[in-house]
Amino acid sequence: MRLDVFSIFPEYLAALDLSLVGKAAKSGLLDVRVHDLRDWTHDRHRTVDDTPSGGGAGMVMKPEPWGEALDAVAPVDGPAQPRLIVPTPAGRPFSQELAYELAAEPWLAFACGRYEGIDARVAEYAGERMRVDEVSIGDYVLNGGEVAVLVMVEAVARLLPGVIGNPESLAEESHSGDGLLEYPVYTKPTSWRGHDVPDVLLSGNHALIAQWRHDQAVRRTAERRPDLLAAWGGVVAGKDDAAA
Ligand SMILES: N#Cc1c(-c2ccc3ccn(Cc4cccnc4)c3c2)n[nH]c1N
Repeated sequence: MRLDVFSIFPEYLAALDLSLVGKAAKSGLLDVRVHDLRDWTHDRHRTVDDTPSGGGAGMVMKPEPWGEALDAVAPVDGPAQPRLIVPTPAGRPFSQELAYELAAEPWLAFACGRYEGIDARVAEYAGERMRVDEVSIGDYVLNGGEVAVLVMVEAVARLLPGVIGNPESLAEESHSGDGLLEYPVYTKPTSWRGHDVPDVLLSGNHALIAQWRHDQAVRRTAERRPDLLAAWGGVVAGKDDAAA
């Protein structure tokens, strides 16, 4: 998978060189290219913003640098086009489902906006030749798209074959597709500062352990994300389990 990221703070994306994503890039599973949007400005101040049409507070990102950047990185007459992801508070919610969808794409491009956002014509223009998704990572307000891109790239990259050591672990994670939050996890020592690992996990009885983990997942989901439990609609082991 090729990933192109456009930002006026390219150094913000240095985190992509670290850990899981960095290893995937070094191993060739990912081809990560970060671009400074100001490389496509032509004035001495390298201007990327201007006042909002119609008035209002703040500044808006000018369309010209974005148009030139997209044309340079994904030429109109090129052999392929990326799927363009534009983080915005006004976007469709990012989800594990969307992460799986994006993980199947051969080429993703991410447009990191700043100020009050990117001139809307950029998405319109890009949409004439590539799929464009305006996406939000949550119902809170950030100052720009870079953090959202780091979130989305990590969520997508870890789904790529060969990126994480134990792909089986993906199936048991929160939001993994069974609709439940992940059960609590423990490791050694079995007793730590007066807190013990639940006995069932030391029993060696895999059926009991599986049932306990399922029950804990249902309990947690009922406590923390009742919205997911409703959607899950699964059979709760016992009528009081969810509340236990
Ligand atoms: N994804 C995502 C986001 C963003 C986000 C993403 C891109 C930009 C570009 C500029 N801002 C500042 C800004 C602030 C207020 C109104 N409009 C824009 C961004 C915020 N905020 N919250 C999210 N979940």
